[in-house]
Amino acid sequence: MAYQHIQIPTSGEKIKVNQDMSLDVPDHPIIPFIEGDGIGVDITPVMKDVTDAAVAKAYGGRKKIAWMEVYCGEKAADKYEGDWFPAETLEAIKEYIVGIKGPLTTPVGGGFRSLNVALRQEMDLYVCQRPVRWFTGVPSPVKEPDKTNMVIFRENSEDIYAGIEYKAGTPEASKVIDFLTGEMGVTKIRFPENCGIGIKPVSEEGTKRLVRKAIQYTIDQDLPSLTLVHKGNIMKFTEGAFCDWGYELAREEFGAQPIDGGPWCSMKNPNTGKEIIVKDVIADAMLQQVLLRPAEYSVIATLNLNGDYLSDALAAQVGGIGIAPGANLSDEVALFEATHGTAPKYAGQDKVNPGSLILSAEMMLRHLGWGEAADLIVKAMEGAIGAKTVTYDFERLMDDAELKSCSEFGAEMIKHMG
Ligand SMILES: NC(=O)C1=CN([C@@H]2O[C@H](COP(=O)(O)OP(=O)(O)OC[C@H]3O[C@@H](n4cnc5c(N)ncnc54)[C@H](OP(=O)(O)O)[C@@H]3O)[C@@H](O)[C@H]2O)C=CC1
Ligand SMILES: O=C(O)CCC(=O)C(=O)O
Ligand SMILES: [Mg+2]
Repeated sequence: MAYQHIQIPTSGEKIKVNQDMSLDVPDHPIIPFIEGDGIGVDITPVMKDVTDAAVAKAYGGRKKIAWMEVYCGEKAADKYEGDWFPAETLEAIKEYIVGIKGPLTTPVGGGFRSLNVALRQEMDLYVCQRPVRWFTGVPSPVKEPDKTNMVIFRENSEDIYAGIEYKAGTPEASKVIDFLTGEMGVTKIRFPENCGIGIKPVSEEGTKRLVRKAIQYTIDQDLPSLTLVHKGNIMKFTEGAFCDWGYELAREEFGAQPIDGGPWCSMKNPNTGKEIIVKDVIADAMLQQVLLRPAEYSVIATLNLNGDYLSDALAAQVGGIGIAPGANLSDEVALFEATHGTAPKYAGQDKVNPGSLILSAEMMLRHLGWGEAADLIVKAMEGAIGAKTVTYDFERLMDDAELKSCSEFGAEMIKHMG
């Protein structure tokens, strides 16, 4: 396909999806990337350099990524005459199957809706997978950060992120409130005259496809438990249903058996024969459980908003969102991105930690089947942190650390690839 502003690299080839949904990855895959707003300009080039160095070292030049810049956010608005979300960006990511993005700004309280959420919804990237692990030497506010080792599977297509909201005082809000009070017998809208309204869709299909991926991951990685996190005591037909449908799926598709009458249940890992416990925890309790008893949690499946909160909270336990990676996945397309945002106060200062985006690239390399290069990124991260050559976020919490800029940290990582 010909694009208006996207330059297709002449040196690379497309990744293809095989019939069994596995990837057919050429040695020079074209990978679309969005630089991102704010600190995107700092972290994205460093991520590319570190990734290129790991691939070059792992495969002696035989494999190489052909990066292809695609545009979204402020850079897109400049290039496409005010269009923040060009259609060809979506087309390119779908066509090239695997991509990576920097953070994009979303205004609070008004203005346009999140471009990050729009990318996920438009491509039906229904899984947001965010691993949380500690790297030796990273400063952490908890005593035993090594006990935090979890992977969040956040439902990425439903919940209040659907963006069905009506502003207080508008005819739309009045119409919804009139319907609820007039036709549905609702009496508990406390101040109906000036009240914003938001809708929270949560479906059986949306829940089950997310929980299915989370359980499959638990099996593939031979992990001990899957925890459904929800606020089902209060939101019974959305969050409570998420929990019920999650258990139902575990029982019906994975043969899980109730423990002591349920709802917790137990299943056997079909590959290893080990037991997997499927359990649930209410979201507020979970936020204290992960701090006090992190070793008891492994894979977490949760709704969109809970997953958003939990991702940043868990990231803090292992050193902060400077080092928290992620992936947005459909059955075909994968778009990798850091957990953090655009940190506008640091934009363009070559200051912030590029670790989250680099570790997102590490996830991307594993997704491509390039595990040797991914391992080198982990080794490089451990090396640079072990040598105490770190960016401001770690340096301010460590004794005797050497402060490095964003790009210097990337260079340190490359040195530690060996
Ligand atoms: N997926 C995405 O693209 C996301 C986009 N956003 C958007 O980003 C914008 C800013 O959001 P905001 O709430 O400020 O959250 P941010 O995640 O952008 O930043 C909050 C704080 O986190 C720390 N931080 C973030 N990134 C890094 C990094 N790479 N290295 C070290 N520290 C880091 C900084 O802490 P300190 O000040 O302590 O140094 C920063 O001030 C909003 O428009 C929001 O909508 C938010 C989240 C995700
Ligand atoms: O889209 C945004 O601006 C914020 C998204 C976010 O916080 C997240 O995905 O973790
Ligand atoms: Mg978030």
